[in-house]
Amino acid sequence: MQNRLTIKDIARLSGVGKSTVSRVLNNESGVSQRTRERVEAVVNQHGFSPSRSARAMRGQSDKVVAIIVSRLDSLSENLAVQTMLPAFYEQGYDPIMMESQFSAQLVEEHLQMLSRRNIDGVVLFGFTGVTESLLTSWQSSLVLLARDASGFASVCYDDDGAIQLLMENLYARGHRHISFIGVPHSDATTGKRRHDAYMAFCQRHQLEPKFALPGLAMKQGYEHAAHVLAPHTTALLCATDTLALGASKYLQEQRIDTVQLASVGNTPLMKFLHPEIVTVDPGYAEAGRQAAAQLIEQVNGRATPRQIVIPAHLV
Ligand SMILES: O=P(O)(O)OC[C@H]1O[C@H](O[C@H]2O[C@H](CO)[C@@H](O)[C@H](O)[C@H]2O)[C@H](O)[C@@H](O)[C@@H]1O
Repeated sequence: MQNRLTIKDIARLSGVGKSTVSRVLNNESGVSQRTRERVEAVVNQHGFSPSRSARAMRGQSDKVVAIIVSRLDSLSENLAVQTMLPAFYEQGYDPIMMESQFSAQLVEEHLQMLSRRNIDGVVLFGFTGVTESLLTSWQSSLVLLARDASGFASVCYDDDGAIQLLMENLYARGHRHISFIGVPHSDATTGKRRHDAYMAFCQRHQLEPKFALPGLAMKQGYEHAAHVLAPHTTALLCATDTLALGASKYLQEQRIDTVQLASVGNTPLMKFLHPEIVTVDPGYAEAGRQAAAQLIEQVNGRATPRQIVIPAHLV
């Protein structure tokens, strides 16, 4: 029975218009509880698979995946999405984009909606708060990006290796007073892992650490640069390019040109504005390619979930 009914049939059987059915299926407002329940009862009774049939009616692809980014304005996530999209298109998948804003509740709502729409698979940019229990029913059709979770496929960055490469490079250039701007430890990867790697290097080489962990925003890099710079500081390592962009504005305003800037990112904006920066590429583009390939293999039953770590490299 599934997929033989159309939205028009559901509308007729429920005694409502097509647009009302569409609103119910998309979980939009403007429909009374009673009507919603009536339409849902008909949908359930006939095992109606809304998205697929709606797409088929429009003559579009029947293969759909979702990409849930944490922030639509993230430079790093966009670099991963840029390689993901062509990989999906090439295999006939229509990707839809959603945003979580680092909210576990929004992820849950998005996943519920995607489940109702019978989507093929999901790439989810993970973060602290996205737990295995939230993802239970998605084990075979989800790839986590930037975070791992037991039993799930994931593509992660080598946060520790990235910082180590930068510290080794700065140290080899003779820097012995290296400050750090990062992200709070509540963020397990960009925050804790990168900061821990900085601290471990300082300890191994008997360097005095000087750091601030304000957050991910550019403004925070700008505002905290002053707190971590001492008269003898010769290098400033930032956990992300975005923080480094903020810090560089501060250095420029203060006319400080004796501090070598370094950061994790290698984003085109950073390289254009500051070609002199020492940078590590965590492999955003490669992560996007691998996440898409893994998801396509998984949903077609040709691969089981596996955990991939992209090596970082100095640019
Ligand atoms: O400033 P951005 O270009 O957005 O880069 C900052 C970091 O973004 C990513 O980490 C953050 O989002 C992850 C989900 O994509 C999440 O798991 C992590 O906890 C967040 O810190 C990216 O993974 C990092 O490499 C970027 O440095």
